Amino acid sequence: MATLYATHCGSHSKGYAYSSFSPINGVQNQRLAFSSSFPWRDVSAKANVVLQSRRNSHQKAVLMQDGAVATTVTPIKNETTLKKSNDASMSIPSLEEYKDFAGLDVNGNEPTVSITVVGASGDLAKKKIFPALFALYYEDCLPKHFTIYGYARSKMTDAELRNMVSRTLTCRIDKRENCDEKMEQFLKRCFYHSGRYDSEENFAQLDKKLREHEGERVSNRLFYLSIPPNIFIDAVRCASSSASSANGWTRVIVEKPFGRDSESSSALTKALKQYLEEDQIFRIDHYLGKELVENLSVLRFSNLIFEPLWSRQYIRNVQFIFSEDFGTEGRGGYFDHYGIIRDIMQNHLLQMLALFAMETPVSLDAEDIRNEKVKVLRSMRPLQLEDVALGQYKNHTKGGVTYPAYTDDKTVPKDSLTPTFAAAALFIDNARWDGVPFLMKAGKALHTKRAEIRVQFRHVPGNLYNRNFGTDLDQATNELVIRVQPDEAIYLKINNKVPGLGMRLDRSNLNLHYAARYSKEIPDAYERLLLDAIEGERRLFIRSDELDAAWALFTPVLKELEEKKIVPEYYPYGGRGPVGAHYLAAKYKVRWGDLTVDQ
Ligand SMILES: NC(=O)C1=CN([C@@H]2O[C@H](COP(=O)(O)OP(=O)(O)OC[C@H]3O[C@@H](n4cnc5c(N)ncnc54)[C@H](OP(=O)(O)O)[C@@H]3O)[C@@H](O)[C@H]2O)C=CC1
Ligand SMILES: O=C1O[C@H](COP(=O)(O)O)[C@@H](O)[C@H](O)[C@H]1O
Repeated sequence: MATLYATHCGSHSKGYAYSSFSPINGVQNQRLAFSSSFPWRDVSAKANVVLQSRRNSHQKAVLMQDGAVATTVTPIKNETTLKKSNDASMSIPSLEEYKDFAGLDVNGNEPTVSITVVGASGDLAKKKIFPALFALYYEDCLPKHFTIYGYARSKMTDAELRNMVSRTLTCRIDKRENCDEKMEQFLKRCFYHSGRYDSEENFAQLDKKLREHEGERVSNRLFYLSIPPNIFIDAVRCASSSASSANGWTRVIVEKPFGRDSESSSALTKALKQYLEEDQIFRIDHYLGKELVENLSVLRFSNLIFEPLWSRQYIRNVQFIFSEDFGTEGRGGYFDHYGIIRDIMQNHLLQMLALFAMETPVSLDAEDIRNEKVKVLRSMRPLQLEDVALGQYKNHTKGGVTYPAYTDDKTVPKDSLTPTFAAAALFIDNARWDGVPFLMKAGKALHTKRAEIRVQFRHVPGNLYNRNFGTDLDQATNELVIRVQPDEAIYLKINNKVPGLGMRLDRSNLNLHYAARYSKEIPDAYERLLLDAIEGERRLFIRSDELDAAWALFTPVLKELEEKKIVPEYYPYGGRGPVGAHYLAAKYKVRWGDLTVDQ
């Protein structure tokens, strides 16, 4: 068996070539370009090959024989089954079937992808979306034929858009080579169209421009709704009626918030489905694109040492912690309508919880994973008012600088009761997690910026070393910390003996510190998610039943909080948040793990 090296997004990956097939006639060393629906972009084929995507091990295999390119639709789970399916003489579909699979037109031409950033003049587009698209371009991850369009009401020329975008582009620290040149090439493929979000006519003008770029090729279209939620439906209606692809796929990435409770979320889904099929809707939760959140399943399901411990038998509690060291600066108008529970807990923290607590999925296929997430969410008890602690930041002066109160924001009503901090205790009523508190804590304007998952294990039974631990046995329990950001790390707190002749115990960390272990910069979450949407990979996007299950947990308490006008506890800007969070944790015999200094 020979080994074939192929490029995928600029990095070298390994494929497999089987000597049991005869060499490809006439295509020695030919570069074969795959469609955007297949993660391998460019393959130098030297023999008949079966390829397995390294990125998604369940991706379909591609087989090339006698100059024709064929594909098998047999999902490949791992190398072993790959070999087996090869041995068992794989059925080789026709070239027509391959073209269909790869999205090629009758002449075998590759499709184009047009990416329209709706709301291109806005904060998210500038801060995240254009930079992520550039990073994908730099890494050779965008399809060969692509065009990017900015769309918004603001009047701008193509040159002005390029100028605006260029100010936000940077190359990764480890990717500086030809950076300016790459930026220039990228910007040449960015264009702008000014239009209203509720104008079919304006979207039809966009369609005309897109068609000019797409030419005769199959055109796939991705719309990224980077606009406030009240105009989602108008934009989807107009995009779908006037700017959908005529011969390829049309997909829409929808940004959060997906409603503000069960009813409004269902109404949004219903309205979106008037114009789109569920498989065209990509509801984005950017936390699912974060490296360590992606790694959660790998950690759990590929290491024998963790999965057996992953239950009420060994885990005392699990904590999901989000804190920012700045307030709602500039986004107060949006935030006041939602509050921290909707902004962070119902989506980002709950998504991490679902991945953490779900049962083993049947496979890594999107639907199998999302099925498990839905199941665990539906096994959860709706959050109770007595299991919530709320806070709102007030102004604070430190070192001669005065930091504003939440209500100092001009777009926030002076008497706003919107929480900028919340702590919550949730429970999963299934056999695995019965009785284990899943605590969440999220806050703005706190003393630090971080997001992490903390798993506190039970006490060691028996008392062999108890007297060496001192009086606080909780301090001696193992804790697994998954630091999602910043400075990504996974570390396990263990007890060990202090070296020497005595018997003194110490706490140390078994530490996977990403910056020390890997020299490569970690891609931004939006890069992964945009690439997935282009490739039609839905695993990291939220399905509508998942969303329903998530809202069902929070809607009753959100209603009660608003009806009863619960006043949040005030905490100083830059502080550690309200003391109520500690009372809540203490009620379940939990101590917040982030209070200890680990690193
Ligand atoms: N910013 C962030 O960090 C994050 C944002 N999001 C979500 O992403 C989406 C976009 O966010 P963001 O970029 O901050 O939003 P912005 O408020 O910056 O709005 C984006 C663009 O939409 C247009 N717009 C704004 N308000 C209105 C309005 N009332 N009616 C019509 N058009 C309007 C403006 O463009 P023009 O006037 O040119 O038409 C604006 O540039 C939102 O759904 C947000 O919740 C999610 C996570 C983080
Ligand atoms: O969705 C949101 O996320 C950001 C935090 O994202 P991060 O990737 O910087 O951690 C938060 O500031 C914002 O309020 C919220 O809407």
